[in-house]
Amino acid sequence: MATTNSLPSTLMNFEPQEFSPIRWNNGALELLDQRLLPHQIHWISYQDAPSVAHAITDMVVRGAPAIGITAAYGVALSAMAHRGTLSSEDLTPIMADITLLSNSRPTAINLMWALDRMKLCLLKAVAKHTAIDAIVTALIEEAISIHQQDIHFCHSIGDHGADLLSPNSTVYTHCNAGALATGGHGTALGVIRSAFTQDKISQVFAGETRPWLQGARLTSWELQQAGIPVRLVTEGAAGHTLKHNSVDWLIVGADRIAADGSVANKVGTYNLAILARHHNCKVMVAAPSSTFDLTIHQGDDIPIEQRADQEVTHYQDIPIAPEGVSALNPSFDVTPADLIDAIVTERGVIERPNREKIAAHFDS
Ligand SMILES: CSC[C@H]1O[C@H](OP(=O)(O)O)[C@H](O)[C@@H]1O
Repeated sequence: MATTNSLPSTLMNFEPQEFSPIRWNNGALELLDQRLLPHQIHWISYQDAPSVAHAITDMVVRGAPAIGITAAYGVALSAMAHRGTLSSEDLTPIMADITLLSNSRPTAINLMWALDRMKLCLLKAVAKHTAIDAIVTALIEEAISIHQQDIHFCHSIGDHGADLLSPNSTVYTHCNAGALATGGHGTALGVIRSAFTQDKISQVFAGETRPWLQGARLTSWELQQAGIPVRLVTEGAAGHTLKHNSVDWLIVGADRIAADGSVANKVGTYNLAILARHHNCKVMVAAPSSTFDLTIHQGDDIPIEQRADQEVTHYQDIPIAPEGVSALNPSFDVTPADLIDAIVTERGVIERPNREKIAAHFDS
């Protein structure tokens, strides 16, 4: 790795004051390996963009905002690694790494949003500077800014979402849209964390979320660590849980929100939204503005990641289905806007979202 001694030392480290699954430490990206949670806390250090792209694909880090932040640091690592060969006239090595990072997972639009921000930063830096170290410095600053801004936005989302909850609310959440899926604090779990500090949470039900078990492994761990009462629910028990418990809100995150208000989120969210409507449980989607893709006209046009059959037929390489059985493994599904009571962003709340209200939310 290229030496960092000529880069500003103040930019070689960034670790948020609150828990984050991402650290920038001595000019290297450190990721908490979420595949090993909740039983192992293990950080992996990355110094190059290709290995960061693999970390995203392999779910070392996951969650739409966290993926975007990670990719942004990947671009900074690319610039640092290529410092010796880069010239402001030839950015090919960095652009190649940006393409690699953009192909790491297809659904979470925050990945492409963050990479677009880094590309714009690069082009502005090249126009302004010829010294490579100045360009590298600008990219590191931008990656840290994206990380810091996400945490700030998650707290704003938390506050706006908590305002919608009544005291002693019972909430159901799916997958993990917590600090582990963001720069810190979380989106759906950010709402729950903020509401809990206001004594508005009496119970959280967490869906286990096959096949990666983000709910069982990550959300229940995060909420337990925060002292928030959480009970784990199998996918199949969701209907029974909503029928026999007075659940006030289903609160989830998002990976991409289309212009018509359709929401792509972890597979199973669509099922839950239908069940919630049947059981008079309101549905809240919590996501930063960077999760909206207004170029996508309708939800069915959102690209849905199809992951390997083996993730369904095996658990940690132990076969749970007969050998040779194939599987369908969509990582996300799409919930139509008419099943959603509120989309909460850092800007505020879009109640009963539709195309016009979403456009107005971003015009304000
Ligand atoms: C705060 S967005 C988190 C979002 O990402 C998760 O998917 P994955 O764990 O596959 O990255 C899930 O859809 C969450 O809602």
